[in-house]
Amino acid sequence: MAPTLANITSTTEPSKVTEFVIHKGFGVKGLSEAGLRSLPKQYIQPIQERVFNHDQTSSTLAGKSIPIIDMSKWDDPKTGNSICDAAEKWGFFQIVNHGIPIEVIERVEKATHRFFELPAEEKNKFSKENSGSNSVRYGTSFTPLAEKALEWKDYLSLFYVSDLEASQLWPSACRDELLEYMKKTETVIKKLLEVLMKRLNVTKIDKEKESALMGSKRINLNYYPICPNPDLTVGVGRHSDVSTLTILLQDEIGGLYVKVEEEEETNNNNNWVHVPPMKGSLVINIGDALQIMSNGRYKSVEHRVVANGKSDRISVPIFVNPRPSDLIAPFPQVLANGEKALYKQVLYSDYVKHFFRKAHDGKQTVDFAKI
Ligand SMILES: O=C(O)CCC(=O)C(=O)O
Ligand SMILES: [Fe+2]
Repeated sequence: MAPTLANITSTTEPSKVTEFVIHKGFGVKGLSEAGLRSLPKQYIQPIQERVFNHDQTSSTLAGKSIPIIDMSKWDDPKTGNSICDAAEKWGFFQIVNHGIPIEVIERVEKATHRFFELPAEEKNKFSKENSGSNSVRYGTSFTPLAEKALEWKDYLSLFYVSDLEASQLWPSACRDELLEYMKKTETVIKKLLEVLMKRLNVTKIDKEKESALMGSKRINLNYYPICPNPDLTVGVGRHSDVSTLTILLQDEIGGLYVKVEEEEETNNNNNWVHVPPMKGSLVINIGDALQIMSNGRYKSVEHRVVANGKSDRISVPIFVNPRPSDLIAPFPQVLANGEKALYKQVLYSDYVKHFFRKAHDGKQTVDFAKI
């Protein structure tokens, strides 16, 4: 019998679960709604990848948090310094008073729920196979064909080419709200990059640099439904983003953890801090492309998302990226004082392909560009 919402259970054989989740487009949301009492086998992560595994090599730090930066006086050198310090030390920070109206953010949250509430059949029209476009992809987990264990997440990923293309290809359930939000984030993205470039002695962002820093954008809608055994799996496994910058909107549920390197040597130098949700704030993180272009000065830091047994969660990252056809390398200004280049020149589309060819594996993607 074909797998349907009604006959999927914890003991349904793995190939049927795959058929239901991936090919029929029900996603893990469908599994969650089928009321499974326990997690299907293919979602069980190896013990070292689980967040709360009570293992000495992985724990969470209470009381430590990523910086919160008030953007209302963004051209004040103090604000600039906080941004650059956070990008060097943490690779992650939250911004408040960033100028994006709360109503715009709330409309994005509503639109995200509206998309995932659509029947599986409707959402599946946007799968890679069915959409007929590389710019639109509805899917589940990260890269299921390459993963030994799947992640408890569904997503819609939209590559922005133009408003015209978006109006033709993006789902109408969320298109207008996402385009409005992307427009509103432009100023803050430019301000952040401008400030970050100043510390690298890049005072003029010419056309070539503008392309390498923000030549393309991708917006993802992430949906993490209630999970029957949250301790055995993950929402998103350990990874760093391949972007220049990521602007992340999260709802009030929480569950994003960021890795911190302890300064002093301890037995346990593998620690994670929670990124607490704050209404109206946005989480900013440095991606691999900016780590490469800054020759390691700004850090793209590992992060991951837990699965949740009590609440559904959504998040909406905008990945600000180089153009796929850009060659990226440490900026000459960064190397001007004789600093040795840590990264070679890579074609950005090759870098991204490398990322998607393998399961999430922490910070290993950047080795692709290491000299
Ligand atoms: O859901 C989140 O909070 C983060 C998601 C994430 O890291 C990503 O989509 O790259
Ligand atoms: Fe990420």
